[in-house]
Amino acid sequence: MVIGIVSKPGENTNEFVIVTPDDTEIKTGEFVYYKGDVEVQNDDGSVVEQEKKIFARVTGREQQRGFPDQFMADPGVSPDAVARKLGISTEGVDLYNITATVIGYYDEKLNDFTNPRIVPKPGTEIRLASDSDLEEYLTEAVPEEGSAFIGDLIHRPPEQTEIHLPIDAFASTHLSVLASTGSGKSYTASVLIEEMMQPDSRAAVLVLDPHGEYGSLKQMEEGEKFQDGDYAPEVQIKRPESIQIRISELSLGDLFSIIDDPSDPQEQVLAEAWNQLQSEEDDYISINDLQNKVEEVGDEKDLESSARALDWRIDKALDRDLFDHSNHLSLSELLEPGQCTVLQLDTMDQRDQQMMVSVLFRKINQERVAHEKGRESELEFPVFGLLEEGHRFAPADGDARSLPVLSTILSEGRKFGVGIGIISQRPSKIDDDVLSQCKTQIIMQIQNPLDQDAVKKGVEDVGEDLLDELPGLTPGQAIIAGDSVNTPFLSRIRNRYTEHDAESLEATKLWQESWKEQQREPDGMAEPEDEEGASNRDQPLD
Ligand SMILES: Nc1ncnc2c1ncn2[C@@H]1O[C@H](COP(=O)(O)OP(=O)(O)OP(=O)(O)O)[C@@H](O)[C@H]1O
Repeated sequence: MVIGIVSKPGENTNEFVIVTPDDTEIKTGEFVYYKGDVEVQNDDGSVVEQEKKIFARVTGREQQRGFPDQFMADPGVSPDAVARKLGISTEGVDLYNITATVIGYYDEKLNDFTNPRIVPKPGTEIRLASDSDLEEYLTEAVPEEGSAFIGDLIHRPPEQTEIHLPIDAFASTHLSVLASTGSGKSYTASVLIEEMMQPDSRAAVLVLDPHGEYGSLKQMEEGEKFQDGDYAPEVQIKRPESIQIRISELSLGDLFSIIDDPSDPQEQVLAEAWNQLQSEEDDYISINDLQNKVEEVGDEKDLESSARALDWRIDKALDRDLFDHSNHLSLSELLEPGQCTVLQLDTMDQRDQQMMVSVLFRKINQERVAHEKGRESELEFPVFGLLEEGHRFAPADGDARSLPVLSTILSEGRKFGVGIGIISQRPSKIDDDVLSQCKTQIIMQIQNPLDQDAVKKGVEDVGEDLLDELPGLTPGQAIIAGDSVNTPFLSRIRNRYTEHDAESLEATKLWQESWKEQQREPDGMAEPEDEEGASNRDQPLD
């Protein structure tokens, strides 16, 4: 279907302007195409001209001609009615200028768009891109082959298109889901996990869940979509009480950060004691072992009083349930292909959460590096870790134990099969490098100007036209950009197969219920009329 004719080149090199009488089909973000001859290289090296569909994205729209202002002076009378009264034909009155930016033709060999670097000539016919072309070309994913079905295109009718993302791409080059609170971050992340746990991917996923929002993923174990022969995903939900760290799993840096503000001599004693204990190659270090070693080193170095003060700090920092000696975070228990483990950290102090992430991801990274270098390893398969409240673990001010290890993984994890997904409602509070290393971005509604700026800075390739949409997106609508897609686009995230755990509290309902409950208690026994009175308030008054 021809939707308009090219009238002239646009202001920027890649832009052109279309004149169209009808703008109903063509929304900003929509994809159109024209046919043009481009030079392509054959397998034998010869170059031939071929006609290709050259795609472009609609980036702006303005009315060029419409009814005169006088026709709209009276809100009670439509401009059409005024025109009829005056005997003027309304046919073709509305005319729009639509700006489009060339993306290019789809190159089957590259599996990507190639920009021909010329804009179409005035008079060229512009058509709406077909659903099937967009499904095929916008991402590299092949449905059913390790791909994540995430939803459809916003500017097409619901469920008319099916958009798939390649799991291999976002799980290896990292992902961010960024949006204001309540815009659908955890919903979208859960959709991705649902896709990763289906039989054609059977991923090993670890979710760090500081708000306890991912518990309903357990339903995947029974869900029809997730079963295939012997396969059904396993979902382990772990509460803080069952998550422990062995002291031997800490690094010296971890120890410094949990031991409350040690003095320089105390740091010196601790470092020496820790190094000596490490060289003894004992997997198991108790608080007593550490304290004894600290005393020994204090004696050797004439720093007895520092050692004594340090002993007290060690007790305070480590003598807690989090550091259990009998139990520890065994990677083989947490991570298996076909298993999604959710660590619910909601009752855990933020510093401890950061410590947990530091210890866990350091270990995961070490094991994966060992595997890739041919050494014995607990992790012989790639791993994907999803971090809710990502700004807590990789903050811009650098004040988190977990930041160094996450930075390392984000810059090198691709080589070693450790993928990270960062979810955050405060992109401006995330470390810049961490944000820019997440090569697939799912960006949902963002109102805060600081966060919008952080997204603009941290996310390459997303045009201003799409970023301008950010404040107006509704829950579940997202811009998808980066390595997993061939060009950024606007998508509607599909409905979850499992229930969503993180619905907002219905305060008025809970107040009512709680009030009624209190009335029923013995010393405030409710009279039957009270209940009726409450329900009568909902009845219309005669
Ligand atoms: N794709 C979607 N389809 C249908 N409903 C959605 C979708 N995405 C989000 N919602 C609805 O929007 C609301 C907010 O979603 P969600 O809990 O994921 O937000 P959030 O950004 O994670 O919020 P918070 O920062 O508070 O955790 C929920 O009620 C959810 O049901």
